[in-house]
Amino acid sequence: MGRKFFVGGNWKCNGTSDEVKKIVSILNEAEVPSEDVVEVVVSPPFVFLAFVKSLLRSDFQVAAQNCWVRKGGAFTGEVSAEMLVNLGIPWVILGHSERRLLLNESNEFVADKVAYALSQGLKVIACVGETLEQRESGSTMTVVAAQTKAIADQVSNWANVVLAYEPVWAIGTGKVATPAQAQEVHFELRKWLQENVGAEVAATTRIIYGGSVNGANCKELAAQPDVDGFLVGGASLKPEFVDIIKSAT
Ligand SMILES: CCCS(=O)(=O)CCC(=O)O
Repeated sequence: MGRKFFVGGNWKCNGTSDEVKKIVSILNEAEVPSEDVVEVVVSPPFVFLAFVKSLLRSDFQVAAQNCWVRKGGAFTGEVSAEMLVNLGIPWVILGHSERRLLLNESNEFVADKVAYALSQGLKVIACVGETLEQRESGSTMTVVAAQTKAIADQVSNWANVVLAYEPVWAIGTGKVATPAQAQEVHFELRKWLQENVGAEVAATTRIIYGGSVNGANCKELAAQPDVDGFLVGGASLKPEFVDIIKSAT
């Protein structure tokens, strides 16, 4: 396979200055596999981006949790792709289900942001995933294929894209997809890339899993052939995030 394992930590809207200093200190002291084995990216709230970047070990990277596109005008409270580049923040998470559902970010709007962020030199963790209702109605692959197609319609170079599959029903709920459920969707997503984008992109694009990953379930999930890593929520602000990084295969 040869895809470098990827572990992202999405802190969401959490962390005080002291908690940020503590988790960064734990991460800086952690003995983890080398950068050749696992790529580690932490995503603090915007207000801590520069602070975390200034403290974090050089073999770990920082991501923003969203960005706006200058061409649409940077809205109050948002950060633009250009600002992230100026700050030296290399990664950005886009299309998170919480923004798709709560802020009505459409597939096309997310794809527009992915393409623009890439055009500005950012690397993108692009999130796709279905709700419990969509899964129970049997439309999981229809939904994630449409989300991925919208991105593929605007993106030709996937070298700086990591695709994150997030079963919405597993986010922050403590419900985690079984390894078989995760592998099934990851396999189908890679098959979709193979059939609609190309063999090289399908073989090289990391497809990571997000949804209640923790120190106890990460190993079994990581052992799945099409699970190339994780985007971790709550557990990424805890020492067990180091265990999740070590689950790199
Ligand atoms: C793919 C997004 C996953 S995430 O960043 O929302 C973390 C979810 C969780 O750990 O519950």
